[in-house]
Amino acid sequence: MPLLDSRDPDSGSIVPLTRARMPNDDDLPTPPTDATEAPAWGSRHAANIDPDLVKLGEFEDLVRNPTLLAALRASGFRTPSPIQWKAIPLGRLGLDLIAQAKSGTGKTIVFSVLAIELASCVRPGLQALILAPTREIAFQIHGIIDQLTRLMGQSMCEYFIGGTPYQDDVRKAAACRIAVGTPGRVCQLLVNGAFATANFRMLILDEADKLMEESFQAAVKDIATFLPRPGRQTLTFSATYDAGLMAQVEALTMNPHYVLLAQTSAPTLGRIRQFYLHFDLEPSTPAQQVALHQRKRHAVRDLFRRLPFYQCIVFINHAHKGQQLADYLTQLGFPAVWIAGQLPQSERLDVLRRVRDFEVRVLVGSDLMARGIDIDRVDLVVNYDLPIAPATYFHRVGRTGRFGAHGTAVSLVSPSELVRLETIRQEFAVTVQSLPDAGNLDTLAAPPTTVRLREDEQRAYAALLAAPVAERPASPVLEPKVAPGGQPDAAFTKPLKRGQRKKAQAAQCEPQVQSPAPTYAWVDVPSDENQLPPTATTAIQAPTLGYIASSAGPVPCCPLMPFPFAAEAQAFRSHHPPFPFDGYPPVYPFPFL
Ligand SMILES: Nc1ncnc2c1ncn2[C@@H]1O[C@H](COP(=O)(O)OP(=O)(O)OP(=O)(O)O)[C@@H](O)[C@H]1O
Repeated sequence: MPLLDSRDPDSGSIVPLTRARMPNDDDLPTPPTDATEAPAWGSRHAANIDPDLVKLGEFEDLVRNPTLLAALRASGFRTPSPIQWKAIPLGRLGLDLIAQAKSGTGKTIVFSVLAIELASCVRPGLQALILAPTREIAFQIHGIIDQLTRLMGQSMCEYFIGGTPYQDDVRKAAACRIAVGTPGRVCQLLVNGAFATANFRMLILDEADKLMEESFQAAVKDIATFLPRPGRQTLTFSATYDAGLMAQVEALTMNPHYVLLAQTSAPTLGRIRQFYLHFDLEPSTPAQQVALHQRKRHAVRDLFRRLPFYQCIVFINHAHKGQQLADYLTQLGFPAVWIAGQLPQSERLDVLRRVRDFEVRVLVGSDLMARGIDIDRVDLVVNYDLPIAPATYFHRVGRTGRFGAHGTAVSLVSPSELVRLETIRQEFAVTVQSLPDAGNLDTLAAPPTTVRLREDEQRAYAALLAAPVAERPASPVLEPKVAPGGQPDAAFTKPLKRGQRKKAQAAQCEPQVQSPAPTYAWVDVPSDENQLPPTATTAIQAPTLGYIASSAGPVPCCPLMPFPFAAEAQAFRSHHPPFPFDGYPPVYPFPFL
C-alpha cells in the first residue's frame, strides 16, 4: 500500500498519518523521550497530546514475536497505548484480567496480540475465543486480527455471528484457532461440538459489562461452562463496569488482576466537548411526540449547518424514526444511512462499509452502534434521544474522540431527559454545557489538527460536499404536518386505519406517530432451524420494537435481538395465546422487562 499523506488544513504542509490502514509511517516525527509529555505517535492525531495516551514504551519492548511485531508496524501501530503497555505483559503471564480503559484507547489490540501470540504456537484446534455483544463488533475485531495474522503469513481467525449460514460456520469452526463471535452463534456451535476445544486456553470478553447483562448472560455462562477450567485464562475488557455487573464478571474469572485506567466507573471523556440542547416540550401525548420529533430534527438540521464536521453518528431510541431521519438529512445535503438490528445482516455490514468508505457523512443508528464501533473520522455524535442507561451515554459519546482525537457531542433533551442528563452530570462529574446560541458554533468545531484526512478521504469528502442534493438517492421524506395553530395534524393524533395510513403515506405524511412501549416477542424456532423465517421477522417487526425470543437455545441465529430467558419465556408462553400471526412459527407477545 502506498504512503498516504494529507495536508494540514492550516499550513497546507503534508501531515504524515499512521493508522491501521496506513502502514508506511516512516516520516513520523521523532518521538520525544519525556514520557509525561509524549503523545501517542502511532496515532492519526499525532499533533494532539492526550494525557490518557502518554507514551510509556515501544512495541519492540512489548512484543517479542518478530512476525507479529512486523505485522503491527506494517499496520501502523508503532507505540503502545497505556492499556496495551500495561495489560499485554500481565495477560501473557497467564493471569485472568479485568481491564478498563476509556473508549478509543486501543483495548482491541491488547487481546488481539495476546490471542495471536497464543495461537501462533503449533497446537491444533481452537485456542482463543473472543466474545462481543454485537455482530458488527465481532466482525470489526475479526478484521483486525485477520489483517495482522495474514501479514504474519498464517490466517487463523474466523468470525461466527448470527444472520449468516450456520453450516458455513460449522466448516469454519473445524479449522480455526482464534474465533470471534456473538454469544448465540458461538454457544450453538459449542453445544453442537463444532469446535475442537482440547487445546483451548483463552476466553476474552469484549464489552464485558454488556455481555453480563441479562440478554447475554445465560449464553456467556453456558459458553464458559463448555470451556472449563483448569487451563483457561479469562480476560475481560470494557470502558465501563457497572458495580452490579462487576460481580458477574468476576465470577467468570479466577483471582483476576485488575487493570483499571479510568478512575471512576464511567471513563473520562475529556477530549470530547459535550453539549445539550433543551426543548421545553414533554412528549406525553402523540401530538407532543410529533411536535418534539419535528423540533428535534430541525435542530439536527441547524446543527449540521452551523457546526463543521466530517462524519457524525446520530443515536436514536426508536427504530421506526431512524430511516425517516436518514432520508430527511440526505435530502438536505447530508448523505445519511440508517442502521438497526432489524436490517438483514448483509445490509448492516454494507451500511458500515459505506460509512467507513466515506460514501456517507451521517450514520443514524440505534444502540447497536453505541459500543465498540471504531470509525475514526467521526467528530460529532448527536444523541437525538438520551439513552436510558448512563453507561450507554459514555459509550455513545465515545464513538468520537478516538485515540486522542477531539470530538463534539450534542444531546437533544426534553425536560425529563434533561433530568436524566443532570443525574449523569452529577454522578460522573462530567461537563455537559448548554449549546450556545446561533452564530458562534464554528468555534465549537474540533481543532483543525484533530482528525486529519488522508488524500483519498479528502477527495471523498469533497465529492460528498459537492454532490448536488438531487442526485443523492433518498426515499421520500415523510414530513409531519402541523396545522397553522401549531397543533399537529389530526392524522398524527389518532391511530390510522389501514386505508388511511396508505393515504397518509401517499400524501407524504408520517403515518406512525406513537412510540410504543417496548414489547417483546417470543418466537418458537425449531432447534434445527438456523435462520428465523423472513415471514416471522416481518410479522414481529410491525407490532413490536423487534425483540425476539427463541426456544432454539440461548441466543438463536435470529437477525434481531437475542433473548435467552428460556425459563421465563417458557413459563410465559404456557399462559398466553400466540400473537395473531397466521404463519409459522407462532409468535407470542412478551411484555415483561
Ligand atoms: N498503539 C496504537 N497506535 C495507533 N493507533 C492505535 C493504537 N492502538 C489502537 N489504535 C487505534 O485506536 C482506535 C481505537 O482503538 P480500539 O477500537 O481498540 O479502542 P477501544 O479502547 O477498544 O474502544 P471502545 O471502548 O470504544 O471499544 C482504532 O482506530 C485503533 O486502530
